[in-house]
Amino acid sequence: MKILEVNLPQKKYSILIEKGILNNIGKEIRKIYKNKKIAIITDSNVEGLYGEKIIEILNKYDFQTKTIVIEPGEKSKSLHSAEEIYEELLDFEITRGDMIIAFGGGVVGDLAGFVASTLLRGIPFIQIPTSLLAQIDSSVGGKVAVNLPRGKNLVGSFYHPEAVFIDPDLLKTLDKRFLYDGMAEVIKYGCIRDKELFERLMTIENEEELSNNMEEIILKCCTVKRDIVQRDEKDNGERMLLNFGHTIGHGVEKSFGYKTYTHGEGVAIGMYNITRRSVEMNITKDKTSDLIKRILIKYNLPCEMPDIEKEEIINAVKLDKKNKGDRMNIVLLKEIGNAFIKNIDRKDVKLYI
Ligand SMILES: NC(=O)c1ccc[n+]([C@@H]2O[C@H](COP(=O)([O-])OP(=O)(O)OC[C@H]3O[C@@H](n4cnc5c(N)ncnc54)[C@H](O)[C@@H]3O)[C@@H](O)[C@H]2O)c1
Ligand SMILES: O=C(O)C(=O)C[C@@H](O)[C@H](O)[C@H](O)COP(=O)(O)O
Ligand SMILES: [Zn+2]
Repeated sequence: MKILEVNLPQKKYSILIEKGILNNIGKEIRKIYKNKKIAIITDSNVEGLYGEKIIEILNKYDFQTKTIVIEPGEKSKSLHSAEEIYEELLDFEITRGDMIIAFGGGVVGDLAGFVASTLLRGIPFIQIPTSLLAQIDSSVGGKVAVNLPRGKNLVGSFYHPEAVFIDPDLLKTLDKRFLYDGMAEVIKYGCIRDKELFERLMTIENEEELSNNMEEIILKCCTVKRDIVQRDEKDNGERMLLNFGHTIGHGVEKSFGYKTYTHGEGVAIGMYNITRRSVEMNITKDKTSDLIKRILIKYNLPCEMPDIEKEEIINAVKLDKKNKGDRMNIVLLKEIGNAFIKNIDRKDVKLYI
């Protein structure tokens, strides 16, 4: 088992990575939680595959469980879903001394974490991420949120879990499209911080080799994210690097009503297009966007900007959390593995799209 400790001024927790850890989840949770009640928030796909199993394992350790199931997909990351979950949790008579488990992909993690952070002003929660994206990104770092009709993650907070349990075996049932969706955020880490990872990803020949290297990839990504979050928990500086590709990406996701592009696909388009522009502007080393395009194609990810008005993306940028008054921060690369934050006038953002 690989263990990463997250040490923040107000919170310490562990990320445990091990194939098959779900089978020991009762024992692991008992080590950090002594009471009885656990509410498991999951989506119907994950519940269909692993719902009975997790209940059976938890029951052996004398927990009293209730499962709350949401519809899969980004549309569920809403205040409406949060309100429905609050009602179910209150019916379960949950208290601040009880525990919530977010058992699913990034949608479940963000939504369940948001609910946990707000109901009764905070109920402890555990992340058991089941998608690749959730295992390498969303379950770590404490950003929890729901969307509003006008944009992504507009209501949220920083609220850390009590622990993160990552079982790479769960990825065996993941749809290929969502495996590659997660790979977009893996590629992001390579672009911003880890040239070696980027180059390694370029050499992987097939899905079997990817799968054999998955535990290592998860550990690497969680380590990069953990280190950045420890230095800048609240997203005031270095953490903004983790948003590479997201300014355009969130706009693309939203413009298509969250139906056409997954989060990772939006980020892929964002990483390529902002880098293409910054190469043209001589900010980024020549050929960097070509390298990004090549790796995105290799992992079945889109790179070209879809047929939408530039204005749509510029409107979405108004809601970017990296805005500060009339100025905003954008994330650019000097070259692969080396990202930086550029502070620009908001009206100039059109130059980078
Ligand atoms: N909080 C953060 O730091 C952070 C970071 C990155 C992304 N996000 C958010 O994460 C969300 C995207 O997450 P996602 O890509 O995991 O999407 P998702 O949660 O919708 O999961 C993708 C699909 O895979 C299914 N699934 C999940 N695990 C499975 C498994 N083991 N086997 C079979 N099917 C499984 C789900 O039911 C869903 O249909 C977005 O809302 C994004 O904004 C948050
Ligand atoms: O953890 C972070 O910080 C990130 O930016 C990680 C991103 O991959 C993630 O999509 C995050 O939810 C984006 O946050 P937002 O602040 O742009 O809503
Ligand atoms: Zn992301």
